[in-house]
Amino acid sequence: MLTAYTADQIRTAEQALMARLPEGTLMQRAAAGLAARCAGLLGRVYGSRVVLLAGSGDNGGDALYAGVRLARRGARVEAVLAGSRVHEAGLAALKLAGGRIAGPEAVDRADLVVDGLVGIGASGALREPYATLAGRVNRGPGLVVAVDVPSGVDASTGRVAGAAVRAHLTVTMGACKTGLLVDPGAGHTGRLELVDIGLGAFLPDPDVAALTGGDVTDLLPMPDAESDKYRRGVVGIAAGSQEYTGAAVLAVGGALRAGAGMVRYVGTAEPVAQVRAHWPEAVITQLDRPSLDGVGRVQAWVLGPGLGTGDFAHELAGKVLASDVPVLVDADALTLVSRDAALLRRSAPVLITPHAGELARLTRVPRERVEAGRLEHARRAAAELGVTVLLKGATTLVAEEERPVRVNRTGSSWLATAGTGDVLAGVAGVLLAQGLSCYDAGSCAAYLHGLAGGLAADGAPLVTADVAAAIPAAIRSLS
Ligand SMILES: NC(=O)C1=CN([C@@H]2O[C@H](COP(=O)(O)OP(=O)(O)OC[C@H]3O[C@@H](n4cnc5c(N)ncnc54)[C@H](O)[C@@H]3O)[C@@H](O)[C@H]2O)[C@@H](O)CC1
Ligand SMILES: [K+]
Repeated sequence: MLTAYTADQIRTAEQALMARLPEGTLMQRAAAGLAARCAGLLGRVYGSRVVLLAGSGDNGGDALYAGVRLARRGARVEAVLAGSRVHEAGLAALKLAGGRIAGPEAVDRADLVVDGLVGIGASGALREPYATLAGRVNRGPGLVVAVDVPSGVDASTGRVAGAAVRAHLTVTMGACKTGLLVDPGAGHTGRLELVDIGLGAFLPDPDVAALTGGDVTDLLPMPDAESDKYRRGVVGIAAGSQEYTGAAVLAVGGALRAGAGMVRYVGTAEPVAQVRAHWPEAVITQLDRPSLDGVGRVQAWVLGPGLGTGDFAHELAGKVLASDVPVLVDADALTLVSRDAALLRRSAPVLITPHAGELARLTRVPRERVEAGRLEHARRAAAELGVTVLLKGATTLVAEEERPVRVNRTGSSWLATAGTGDVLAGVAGVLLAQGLSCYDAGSCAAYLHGLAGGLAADGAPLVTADVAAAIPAAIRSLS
């Protein structure tokens, strides 16, 4: 599990650790780790041009001391002093090691830029001249290494309120920061490396966490000699309509590929014909009225992909949500519950799987505000609606009250294509039917779906059916 923390949590832990150590120890540990990562990125340190952007706080101090180590190994190190103050001891050490002070134009000729403008001490959008410098770095030719956090990214939330450095590599000190895992901050972070400065024992419960492949392996229910189709999970899927048949095919496909013991599909004539043609394995009930009579037992429902939003869909959604098993509410069903909040009043668990626009509609907040503050809005929706929220995006979030938000780090930008959400719903639905909580089912499904997307795309466009087809390969690759 990769765990991450807010700036306040990190600061408290650092103070506790710092009180036990001689002054300056932590900064030297940070600088040593940072310099080693910079050297690794450069390949050849001797003769390389390294530009340090030094802000007025300790983030600048880290950069200056890393510069000292690189200068000692023969790099030509220049420091751009961006703040009204500078870490004096760090600057003196740099000068002693042969480093020089330079103007902002040094950025334009750098092999490597070390962004030490601001770290966890930042507040609000970058002020000048930092904002202009950040833009210059992003346009410049050099590799960019962010110290602790890319400057301009809020370490605690991932918000980006103005200009922000886009790093190739972020070297973060002591523990990962929430803002490095959550968009839009995550998109500025590049590769992420952690320098151990001895903070571990002082850290509280994490703010957010990302599953690793090992975590997913531990959580996924695997079949054994005792397994039969009921133990492997029977998932009901209420999806598709005369207009949208593909969503039903994809959701059923996602569920079958994720290892459902049985998929019971319910829908009207058109989608039924399509599902039957694609998936002879599915057990199908054709509906001519919105009723679940005679459908048989399921352990969880997936409700909504392509379902439509008319009276028939509304009534069917009411029947599904009146059941006593977990329900995953997706797509058109999110529109239905945003119109009729009473649908969500039930005692069995609910996992909703909106993208930012759907969450905006559900919580009556402008979409731009959800996009800018994904973590906050996912958390708030979970608390206000009393459900588990899987907020889709480049980094998908799974929020549930009183738990660290799970951030998904697998995926591929090729996954941003129509229908991939239907597959995700099918996968998560099976995991719910197999007995995982909404929190675990949502985060494991997001992980597998992202992994499958990466395998299916392999650097080129994909069609959604490929993602479902790659789910078994994704599960196989975990072990
Ligand atoms: N405290 C510790 O024990 C350690 C701290 N370390 C480093 O120290 C950093 C934190 O240092 P500081 O607390 O000094 O804070 P920072 O260096 O992150 O930033 C504070 C400075 O930035 C200015 N500033 C804040 N917001 C700004 C904005 N929006 N635009 C422009 N300037 C702004 C402030 O006026 C202040 O001078 C960490 O991110 C990490 O890099 C590491 O050396 C590890 C140990
Ligand atoms: K920084």
